[in-house]
Amino acid sequence: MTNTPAPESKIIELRQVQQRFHARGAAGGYLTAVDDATFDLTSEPPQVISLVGQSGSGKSTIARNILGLQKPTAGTITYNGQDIYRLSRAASDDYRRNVQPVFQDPYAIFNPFYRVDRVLQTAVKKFRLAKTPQDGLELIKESLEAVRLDPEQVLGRYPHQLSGGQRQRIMLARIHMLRPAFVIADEPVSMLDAQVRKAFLDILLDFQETYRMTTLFITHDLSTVHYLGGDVMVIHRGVIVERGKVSEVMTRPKHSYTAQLLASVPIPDPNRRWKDRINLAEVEAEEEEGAATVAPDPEQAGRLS
Ligand SMILES: Nc1ncnc2c1ncn2[C@@H]1O[C@H](COP(=O)(O)OP(=O)(O)OP(=O)(O)O)[C@@H](O)[C@H]1O
Repeated sequence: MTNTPAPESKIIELRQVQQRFHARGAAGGYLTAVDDATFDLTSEPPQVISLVGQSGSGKSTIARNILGLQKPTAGTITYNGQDIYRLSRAASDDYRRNVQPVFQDPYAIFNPFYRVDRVLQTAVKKFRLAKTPQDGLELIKESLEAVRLDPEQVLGRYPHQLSGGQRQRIMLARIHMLRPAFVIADEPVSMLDAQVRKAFLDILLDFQETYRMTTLFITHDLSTVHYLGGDVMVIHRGVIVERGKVSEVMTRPKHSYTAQLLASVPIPDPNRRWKDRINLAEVEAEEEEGAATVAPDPEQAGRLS
């Protein structure tokens, strides 16, 4: 099943990834947050794949699995054919360099006691991006300018002195410096207003074109998916129920949950009130049996931590 990538291309493959958590009160004591997730992210050609679903559907769990922060309870995630949880030191360094996250709230990533420069300087040092401090500073400035930030305006400032959009763009400047093959963006624009959101998405699309970065973009917002284009995967209760081109999935959804999700998008017309809320009971009734919910599995107990 594992493809051998061409030397310049990199591939992340998820095969039947499952993530269970202990859940008090749930039947059997387990909650299946992700079930049977199987998909690839390839660096050649670079792609943007959105993962869309409502709150609690398992999106962030998949991101954490891919970033190596949460080992799945079953299934495999491989990078260039090697299990990411059993990489050699050199392969692990390569993975950490080439798979970079952008999270929803960059404020949580910045240490409030340090100037924002530190996030960038640390990346320069950790990944040995420059030979001298002066070269490092030049690189930082160049990357800030690439994400349309004025170095004079942001360097030397503390996180609370910047707007949310500026903080997110500093994280993009970090990505610009590292030029990873993959970006795992978990709701990176959900706290930004429409204009700043568009600027952020445009930068990501530029990165795809200019630096050939592949992005897994996690969101609950269909308008963002529509703007990004590319492919989309729809996740519902831990199961990827549909995948395809954004243009296809959004006009001809195959799964009833996708149709419900599309019907729930607010219509910008005061005369047509938004009343089509997602009716979960209806969706559940239409689902095939066996969708990911809560299931007991005592054998998994020893593998959960
Ligand atoms: N460490 C954990 N322990 C127990 N349950 C967890 C843990 N992490 C996530 N869950 C549960 O797994 C399910 C999926 O959570 P996840 O954060 O992946 O959803 P999400 O789609 O990213 O939601 P949101 O859009 O609100 O961030 C939820 O029911 C959540 O409560």
